[in-house]
Amino acid sequence: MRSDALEVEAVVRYRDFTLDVAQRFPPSGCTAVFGPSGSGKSTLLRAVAGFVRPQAGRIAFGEAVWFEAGAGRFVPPHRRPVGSVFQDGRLFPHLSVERNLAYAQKRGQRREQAFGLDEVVEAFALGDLLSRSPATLSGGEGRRVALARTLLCGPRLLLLDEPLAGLDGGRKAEILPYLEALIARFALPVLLVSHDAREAALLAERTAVMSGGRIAAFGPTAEVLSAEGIAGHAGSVLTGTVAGHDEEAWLTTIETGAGAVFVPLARERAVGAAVRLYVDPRNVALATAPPRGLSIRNVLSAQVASVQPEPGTAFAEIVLDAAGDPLRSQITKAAAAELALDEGQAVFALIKSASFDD
Ligand SMILES: Nc1ncnc2c1ncn2[C@@H]1O[C@H](COP(=O)(O)OP(=O)(O)OP(=O)(O)O)[C@@H](O)[C@H]1O
Repeated sequence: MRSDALEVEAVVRYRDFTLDVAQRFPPSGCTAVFGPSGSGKSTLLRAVAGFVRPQAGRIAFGEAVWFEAGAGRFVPPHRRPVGSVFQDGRLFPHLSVERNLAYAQKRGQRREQAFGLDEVVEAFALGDLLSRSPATLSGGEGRRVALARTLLCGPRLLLLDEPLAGLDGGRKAEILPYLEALIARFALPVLLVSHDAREAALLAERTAVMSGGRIAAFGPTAEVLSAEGIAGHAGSVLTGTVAGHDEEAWLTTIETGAGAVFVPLARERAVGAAVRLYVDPRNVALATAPPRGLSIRNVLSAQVASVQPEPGTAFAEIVLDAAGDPLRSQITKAAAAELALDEGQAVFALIKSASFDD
């Protein structure tokens, strides 16, 4: 399958806002576009999709130039092989799920990279929903159909603008594995707008952090989200591999470089698959000796990278090096003083398994 890099150089000026980005997005994998409300995430995606025409710059996907200000070139949205799921992605209400999909597939067949209907129906577990009308679908089911429809249109680049917005925690958890599978199985480059550090951590290998219309940071998600000052108290991302599922204990074991971590059973993640875990710093406790007699079973070996007291609070943020992944812990200043934590010191990081759940 052919995949191409996306190169975006774009200036979009509104009355009170300017988007000004210059970034190359690699040809595969998911890039999270993360940042506060109004930072320009949707504007960036809309410029890539062609819904917004920048005042200056150049947007190219592989050999194809979609926009070039100097040359007066602008390829309209329907001529760009882009699949978008925006916050308000609607299905045709008068058509059944199956006919919604068939309609998309017909459009897709005109493109070189269409996916098969059976494959997509299976990937999104839509077999039992085909005869239903969109009005009867739950929020989560509707999102799955919308994602399936987007793939059937034969995109070579996917733009997902908050695909989980408006879903409650349970429904989000239900859709996340489908999004993960979509990213892995269909091997398309994806730009995913998200407000949610956890979502970005789980889905995206790379993250672009937007601030005031610019890309303030770009790089591996684990590094970018953990970097000082960018994601505030956003948690850390641990990388690991699924080592096994224990159906009886209802746990999945993830092997990280710093030790094993047990998370609530996640059968949909294949043994051997690379995964990222999101860890809230408030759920990471520290010990200077191997802990015993504890209910917490996730004990990682790590080293103290830095100790930063938070001004005006009782807390200190300890950044650890967990076999190369930065792991943040929030403990009280009093506890940090009592443990006499120092840079380079070996410690045990205790992570509540619940921190991997919603
Ligand atoms: N058509 C428009 N005309 C004028 N201003 C606009 C237009 N579209 C967006 N803006 C402004 O541009 C800024 C960036 O908007 P954008 O939707 O890209 O932000 P965002 O990061 O996606 O925000 P959110 O997370 O809230 O969706 C905002 O201040 C918005 O009000």
